[in-house]
Formats: sequence, C-alpha cells, structure tokens
Amino acid sequence: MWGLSIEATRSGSLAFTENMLLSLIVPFDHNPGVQQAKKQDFSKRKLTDLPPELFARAKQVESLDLQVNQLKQVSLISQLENLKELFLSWNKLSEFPLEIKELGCLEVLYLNQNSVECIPNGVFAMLGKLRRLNLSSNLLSELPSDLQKCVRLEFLNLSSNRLRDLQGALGLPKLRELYVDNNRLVELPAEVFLNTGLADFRAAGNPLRRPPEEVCAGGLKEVRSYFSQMGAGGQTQPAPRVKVMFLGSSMAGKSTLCRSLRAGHAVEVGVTDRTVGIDICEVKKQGVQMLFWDFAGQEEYYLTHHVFITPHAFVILAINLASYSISEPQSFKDNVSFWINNMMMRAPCSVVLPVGTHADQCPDAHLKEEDINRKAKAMLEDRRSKLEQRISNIKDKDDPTPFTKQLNRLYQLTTYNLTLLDVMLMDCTKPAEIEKLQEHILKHIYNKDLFPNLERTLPQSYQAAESSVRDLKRNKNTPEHGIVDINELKKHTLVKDLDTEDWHSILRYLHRIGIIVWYEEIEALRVKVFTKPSFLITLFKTVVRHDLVRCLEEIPHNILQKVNSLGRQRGAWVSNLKGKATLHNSAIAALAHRSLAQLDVAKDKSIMRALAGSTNKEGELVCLLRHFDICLPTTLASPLNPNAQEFDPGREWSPSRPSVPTLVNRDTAYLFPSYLKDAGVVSNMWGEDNMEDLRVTVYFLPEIPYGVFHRLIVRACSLYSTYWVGRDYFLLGYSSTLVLLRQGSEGEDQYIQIRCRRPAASADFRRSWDLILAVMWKLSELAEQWPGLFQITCSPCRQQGCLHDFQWSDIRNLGGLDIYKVYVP
Ligand SMILES: Nc1nc2c(ncn2[C@@H]2O[C@H](COP(=O)(O)OP(=O)(O)OP(=O)(O)O)[C@@H](O)[C@H]2O)c(=O)[nH]1
Repeated sequence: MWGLSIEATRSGSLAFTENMLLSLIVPFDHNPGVQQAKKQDFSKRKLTDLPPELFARAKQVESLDLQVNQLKQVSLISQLENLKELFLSWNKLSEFPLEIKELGCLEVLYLNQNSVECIPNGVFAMLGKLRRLNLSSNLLSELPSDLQKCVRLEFLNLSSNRLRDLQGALGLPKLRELYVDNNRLVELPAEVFLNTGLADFRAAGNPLRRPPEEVCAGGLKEVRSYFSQMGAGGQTQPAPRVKVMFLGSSMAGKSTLCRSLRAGHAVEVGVTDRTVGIDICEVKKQGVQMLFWDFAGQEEYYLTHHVFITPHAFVILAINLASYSISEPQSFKDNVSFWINNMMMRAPCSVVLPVGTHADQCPDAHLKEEDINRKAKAMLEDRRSKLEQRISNIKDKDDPTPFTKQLNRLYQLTTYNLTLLDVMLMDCTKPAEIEKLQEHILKHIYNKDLFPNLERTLPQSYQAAESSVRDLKRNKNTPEHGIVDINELKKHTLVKDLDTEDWHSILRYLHRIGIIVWYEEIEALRVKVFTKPSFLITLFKTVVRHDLVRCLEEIPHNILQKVNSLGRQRGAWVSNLKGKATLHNSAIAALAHRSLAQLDVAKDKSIMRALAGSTNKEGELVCLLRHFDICLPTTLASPLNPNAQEFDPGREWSPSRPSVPTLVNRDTAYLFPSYLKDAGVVSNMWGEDNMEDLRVTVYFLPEIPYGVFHRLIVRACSLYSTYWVGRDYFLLGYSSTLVLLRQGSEGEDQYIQIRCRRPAASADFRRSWDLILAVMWKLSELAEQWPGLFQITCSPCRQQGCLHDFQWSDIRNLGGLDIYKVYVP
C-alpha cells in the first residue's frame, strides 16, 4: 500500500470520543425528521443569542451544539427540558448560565474556552445525570461543593483555570478521567487516587508540593504509589532543595562563582582551567540544600547540556562585562539572549539571575548593566506580545476548535513562565561580593512567588531512599563510578519490603530531582543506577569535548592494545574524525579506557567492559550517546547507514515502528554530526535548488534549539540509507529520490527546510512527499523535548501545480495528531 499512514499513537483519543459523541449517544431513529429535531447543530454561526427556530420543537431537542459562537448568555435554554448534551465551548460566557440547572436530563456539558469566573452552589445538585463535564480554559478559582452530587460523572476537565484546591471534586465514585493541568494547585487530595477507578489524569503546570511535580510527571501510577506509600509508612517534609545551574559563555566566570560560593570566599580559577562537561557539587547554606551544576561554556558541550537542564532551576547566568559590547548586537546574542532562550525552551519556568562579572575591569559596568537589563526585558516583552498575538490569531479563526491543544499550550506558556531578575554586578575577586551574592541568591530562593514548591511532602520511604543514596555516595568504599544494581541499591536502603513497582516509583522520583540517574528506557542500563550523576558527565566527556582530536592522538600504546589496535589504526581514527566526523567503535572504547584509567573504574573489569564495549558489543557509553541522538551507527564507506530500513515506500510507515537494532562488528563506526565541518560534498551532490522542488520550510520561535538539526540528522538516518552529511546540510536517499535537509536563516527567522526534487513521473510524487512527511514527524518528535518552544510554523511550497491537495491534508493531519507545535498558517 502506498502512502504514509501516521498512526494516532499519541493522538488525543479524547478528541475522537468528543467528535463521535453525538452519534453515539443519540439513539438511532428511523424517522429522519425526528432525528433532526433531536440533534441540533448551531455551531460556528457567530450567534449572539439562541436562534428562535431552536424553540419550535424545544422538547424534542436532546443534543445541542452551540460551539464557536459569540454567546454571552443562553436565555430560555431551560425550555429544552429533555436536553442530554449541551456544547457551549468557545463562546463569550463570563457568567455561568443559571438556567442550565433546570436541565435535569443533561448528561454532557461542555463549557470550555469561555471566561466563567464562578459557578454558584445549587447548580450541580440538580444535574445528577451528568457524565461528562468540560470546564477547561475558564477563570474558575474554586469549585462549587455540590459538584460531588454528580455521582455519575466519568469525565471532568478542569484544566487551565485558577483553581487552588480540588475539594469540590472529591467523592465522585465513577470518575475515570480527570484533568487539572495549569491551575494553582499546591496539593492533590489522596482520596481521588486511592481505591478509585481513575484511569487517566493530568496535573502538569501546578506549583505542587503534595505530591511534588517530579512525582506527578510520572503520571497516575506514580501519584498512586506516592499516596499509598504515604499512607503505609507516614510522611515527612525534607529540607528545601534547589538545583542551581551556572550557565554562560566560556570565560564568563561560572566556575569562579560556583567555587567561591561553595567555599564561602573568593576562589581564583586559572585562565587555562576550563570546565569540561559539567561539575556538580552539593552545598548547604542557611537550611537550604543547593545542588550546584557548573556547565562548561565552550560550544562543544552545549550538545549534552540540554540533557541535564531540568525545570524549576535557579540559573546563575554569568556575563563577562569586560568583553561585553553595548554597540554590537551579536554580543548580547552570544552572552545573554542565547542562554535565556535556551532556558525558556528547555526549562520554561526557571528563575534566571544574570551576574555581570569582571566589573572591576570595566569602568562602564553600570552602562552595560543597564543595557543588558533593557535588552533582556525587551526580549521577554517581545516574546510575550508574540504569544498574545498567536493566541488572538487562533481565537479569531472561524473555527478555532482544531487548535484547542495549541491554545492551551500557549496559555500555559504565558502564565507559567521564566522569571528574569535584574543584573547583579560582581567583582569575583572580592570576598565581600561573594557574600553579597550568596545573600542575594538565598533571598530569592526563599521567595515563595519564585519558588512556590520549595517545600515538599514526601512519604518516609522516599526520604529514606534518598538518605541511603547520600550515605552510599559518602561511603569511601563506594567506587567512583557509583554504578549500582537497582536491586542491590534497594538492599542498602531502609525500605526493603517495598514491591517492585513502588521501588521503581521512588527511583524515578530520585532521577527527576537529580539525585541519581536511571535510564530505564535503555535496555542495557535498565537494572543499573548512576548514584553519582557527575560520573555520567565524565563518561560523556570521553567523546564530547573540544580537544577530541588531541585526545585521540595521545592514546598510548598500552591502551591501544586493550582494544586490539595499533598506532596505524589510531592514525586512521584521527583522519576519519577530522574528515568524516566519524569515530570507530574501537576508538570510542580506547578513549573510554584512557579517560577512565585514572579513576578506580578501570580496576573493575566487568564495569569497564560494559561501559566501553568490545568489537562485537556496543558499550553503554555509546548506548547513552545514541539515546540522546548524539551519534548514529554507520560504516566508514557509503552508504552511511546500511542498517536503516525504517522507511519503505512499498509499505505503510508508522512512527511507532521500532528501529532496527544495531549489529556491531569490526567495521562499526559512529557518526557525530556535531563534529562535521563543512557541507561542500552535500551541496555538490544536490546542486542548485529548483523552483519546482517539493519543500516544507519549518520556522522556529524563538529559535532553533541548539543541536536540534544534528539530532534530526541522527533520527532521519533511521529512515533510509544516507548519501552524505554536512554541517548544515543532509541528504537522505531512496534510490533516485533525494531529500535534502538544511538549516538556515532569513534575517531573524531560523528554519529547517526539507526539500525534494519534483519527480518527473507523477506516480513517484507520493513517495517523495511521504519521505518529507516522515522527516517532519521525526522533527516534531524531537521538538517535544523543548517544552518552551512556542511555535513551529510549517510552510509547504505554494507554487502553482506544486502543491497537491493531499500535501495540505497530510500536514494538517500531522498537526492534528497531537503535535501541538506544528502550525499550518
Ligand atoms: N578580575 C576578575 N577576574 C575574574 C572575575 N571572574 C572571573 N575571573 C577570571 O576569569 C577567568 C575565567 O573564569 P572561569 O570562572 O574559569 O570562567 P568559566 O565561565 O567557568 O569558563 P569555562 O570553564 O570556559 O566555561 C578566570 O581566570 C577567573 O579568575 C572577576 O569578576 N574579575
């Protein structure tokens, strides 16, 4: 069968249910007249009042669709006394229409996307038959207590309101779906989860303390486990803890700040002492436990940074004022906006404190401080107004309903947003200034508006597990790699009688807060935990580093022997890295042996073998790098990726199809797109662009996240054998069909373009287009890793005769399949 069929694996089954609802509920009637009267559709008519014809046979109406109108009230609706379903979504209701309480037969009520602030008591007590209630995207700050009378309620959507508690939603025995994301909830009630039939639940975007957001992120199963452990073993309130990340360009003064704060006095860092990867340490000050993460400023490390940037962090953005220039826009971009955008895209609700270092070397420090404050505020203001513009563009559409999900995301981004503090000037060489900075940081951390979920309530078992991990780390007998079998770790903790699922829930929580690292989704690492996350960074540093060529050149003979290689091979490794951005499997193993030789890891032969791999087995290091799309298996000859078979135009393509497992042999090598130097070969093969080329240009706001294009290359390689790759170009080939991927910019707009030659035979057209769509799917999957990325606009070419009808519909389908960020203008 021809054609790309994207399975709705991630699609909202809810949307389907809602669309199908009318036909499912209204019983089949052979008389079309009666059937018509039962089901009335007045949606999308710009109505400001209920239409008079509705009342002609008022008692017969059972289902009424009034979505997407301009209704501010629904007077006389109580005349429809047999109404079972009422759809009032996307109207202009600011007050709850009290007449609705007269509709005692109502089973379905949709009032989402209005501006209702309050629902008085006395309404739901009369609506005992209600099964589905959607109140999302309103302005509700509390629920009426008589909502509990709706004992038949199965579906309750309260997302995107201003709710502070869920007391009104307790005691609903039939509830199966509950959505409360984007509210102001601090606690969730245990009763909703324990011994209930709840099957689907969402609570993201709330300042939660009980359970903490890191538990909620694991979904319903983990929330249940949390409450049941709380009931079984009691609860505790651990000391407040914050992850403090030091970010900024190279030589900005991050390590100086980090080490000085840790020591409590000014520490001098040598000019040649560059951070490689990330340094992690724990500091306790005035009752707050701070996890300091010092990120390296050199560009080579940005690629792995995003893996470790987590939400709700306090970010110290170091800016070297001595090298900052007010008159050069690029200076603001490199030193400030790049980092702020990065945080907004990856951790949209973090708090950023810009620290202007080297103030002592800068007579005009105050001018620069002012300039940075002004430009940074303008940048956030610009983002805010773009978001508002997007929201109003969607709301002004004749039919905004397909964009509901996007709209909710946009609302979330406007309310739950990055906080940028004023620049603080620093001379890092002065102890008094370090002290001042420490006070400043603590003052902000204790500000409940900035860190509403600093305090958390945890089951005793969670706390006990965390303490055990800390003890283990402190224990001198624990090896430096800190890798522990998950069952061994359980034995070390004081929580032995937990069942496996509950134990895994604890591990996931500890992973999310950064105490351990557990990649259960990587087959080779499923039963292992990194109790020392910094070791993982040490591992990444083995191959992701600015001086990799030198490291390869310096591999000594004794290490070469460990991986069965000679100096001749080392020479080839260097030239392949320089010329093809490719590292041989044995080269990675040798690098791992070398960089871990100084650590006690080398003594543990089995751990070492597992990490570094061998000629016929992929090492865990490579598994990790592949997991984060940093490299892909290849051969040193063309085609680059002979294993890739995911896309077969003769068969249906589905994004859920598992990729082909990698066979490792003596020739296996890995391509690291980030080490590619130029794109000459690709552009030579492709030649000039043609006006008739099929193409889709994907624009990103605020910008393309760092590394997305290279990760896209890695993912797209699983579709079909590649022909060649370059730094900003990539050519994917299936027989005579070539698909070009290119990243570029037009003024301020950054884009990735996917291009394909217009086939001569129309029979081949579909195949080319399917390849483009498969790449787009990969791109949209990737984009989900940057939750604050607020717009991706896909714009297919529009030349006459080039855009077929199915192109539009396919892209719309992609957009409809839960890829909220894909937006077709
Ligand atoms: N005079 C002066 N020197 C500073 C100040 N802050 C940092 N330095 C020096 O600037 C140099 C770079 O500082 P680092 O802290 O290593 O910079 P970094 O941001 O960690 O750099 P990377 O490791 O490349 O990411 C060091 O030699 C510091 O001693 C300051 O406020 N005044």
